[in-house]
Amino acid sequence: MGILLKTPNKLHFVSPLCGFADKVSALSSLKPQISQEFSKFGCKKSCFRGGSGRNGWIKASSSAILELVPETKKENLEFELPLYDPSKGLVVDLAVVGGGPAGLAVAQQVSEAGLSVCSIDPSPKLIWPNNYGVWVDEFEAMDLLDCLDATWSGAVVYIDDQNTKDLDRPYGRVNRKLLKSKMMQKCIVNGVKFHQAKVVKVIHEESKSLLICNDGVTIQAAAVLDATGFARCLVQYDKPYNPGYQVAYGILAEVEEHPFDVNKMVFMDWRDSHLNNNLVLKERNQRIPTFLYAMPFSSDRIFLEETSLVARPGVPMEDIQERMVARLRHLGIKVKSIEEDERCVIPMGGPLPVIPQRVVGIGGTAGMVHPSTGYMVARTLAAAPIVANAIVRYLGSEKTPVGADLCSEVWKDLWPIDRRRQREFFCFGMDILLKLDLDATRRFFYAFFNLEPRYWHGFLSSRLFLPELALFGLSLFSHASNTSRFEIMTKGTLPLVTMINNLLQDGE
Ligand SMILES: CC(C)=CCC/C(C)=C/C=C/C(C)=C/C=C/C(C)=C/C=C/C=C(C)/C=C/C=C(C)/C=C/C=C(\C)CCC=C(C)C
Repeated sequence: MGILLKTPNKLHFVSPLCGFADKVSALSSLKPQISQEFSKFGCKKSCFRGGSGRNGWIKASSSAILELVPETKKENLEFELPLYDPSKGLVVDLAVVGGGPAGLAVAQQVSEAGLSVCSIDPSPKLIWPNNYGVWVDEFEAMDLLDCLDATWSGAVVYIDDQNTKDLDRPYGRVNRKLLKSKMMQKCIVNGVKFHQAKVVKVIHEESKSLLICNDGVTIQAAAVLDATGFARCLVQYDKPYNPGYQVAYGILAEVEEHPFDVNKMVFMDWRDSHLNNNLVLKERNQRIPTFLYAMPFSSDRIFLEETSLVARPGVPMEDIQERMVARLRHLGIKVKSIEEDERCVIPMGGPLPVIPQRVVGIGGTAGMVHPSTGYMVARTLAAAPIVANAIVRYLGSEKTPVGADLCSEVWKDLWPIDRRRQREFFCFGMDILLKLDLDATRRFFYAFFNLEPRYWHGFLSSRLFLPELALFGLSLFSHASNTSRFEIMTKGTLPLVTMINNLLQDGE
């Protein structure tokens, strides 16, 4: 008997903040390789049209019965948007390409300082598609607590059937509708103009850039910000792109019941007893493990996401779904209906873009996905004021640098040496994770979550810089079992040498 997954064929190639499917399709003419990336995960091209509504039946596995029936939702915000008027031929101070949280946050903050901003996006009113989770303290620090629609006082990690770790750190789900509404409202009040289109080309002149849109309109701007997420529309890279991939399939479901405590979110469930009756799947999971990430909203409403933390190449989506179905069945979770489903592919690590360059980037396009975790929401929102302040400072100063000089200054503020070194360490971590099988992964996270909270909190929230990261590394090493130490040493030696080389090469 087969599993029939009735899905809206949504595949979100996510840079967790703003790598929306629409952005990807919008820019696929510039980046044909993106389409190829999708096929690597067993998805047809149509998968990434962002919930375009082709409600097809996909045969996903041959061993269980589960009918997941998500409704296709494409919800728009009810806003009257002030539109950019091309007939005036104005040169705006900043053009922001991409209307995800990163792009909107910068548009909002630059316009607050009185500069003129145009936000360009093919679907500016569309509510962002993914379920974003964050540590509550991260959102509290940015005064965004009101943009969480559910919170849990703590989280739990299931290492295996015998060992669990309670994490005493509140976690929350982002209310993406509210966050977007809030940002849009502020943008509108500050005078941001919107243009609904895709940017197909950018031409740089000495003091301004021309953005050519697919509707024939050209927008002129003193500075350009690429916030298109994974699509990496305008930002240039000069090194081979070979990231790891986080791949996840998630459903927001109404269920008969589930076994989880509604006061805790499930950060990682590495148990694999659900695969005992399927040795092929069990062996695949032993080599490249996946875990369950779950947000229980109530006793009968839950978000469940089967996730491959990082793999190269990425785990095929169908494989992830098959593992999820087996897990739900084993846990006795009977799905009554599905509100939403999401398919995420997040590139992690890989080289930074060319720094500096004429277009400024933020979010996925600027290498801001945490290479060891795949998280980016909080980090990018925290980086938005840095980018915005730099743009305002340089555009507003008397001796305003033009064009390339301006962008070079902004890039310097975005990726200062301590952030570049921090990222090198995170990539080193990712390189180790890529080599761990299920047992080694369990040993690794057993040690990781036994660290002092300041270490694991700081690592996950990008708050530790190189000297602290060295202490973090040593502490992890000392908390690890002998087997895990041996694994870190054998699998980490080459990545460690690569990291040291890169650190030495990257001067100020
Ligand atoms: C976007 C969307 C919507 C979705 C997505 C999907 C999902 C759900 C996801 C999730 C995810 C998660 C949960 C994640 C998590 C992660 C984690 C926890 C991670 C962690 C990691 C860690 C690491 C990497 C660590 C590292 C460490 C190291 C490297 C160390 C080393 C040491 C040594 C070698 C010794 C010596 C020393 C020195 C170097 C100084």
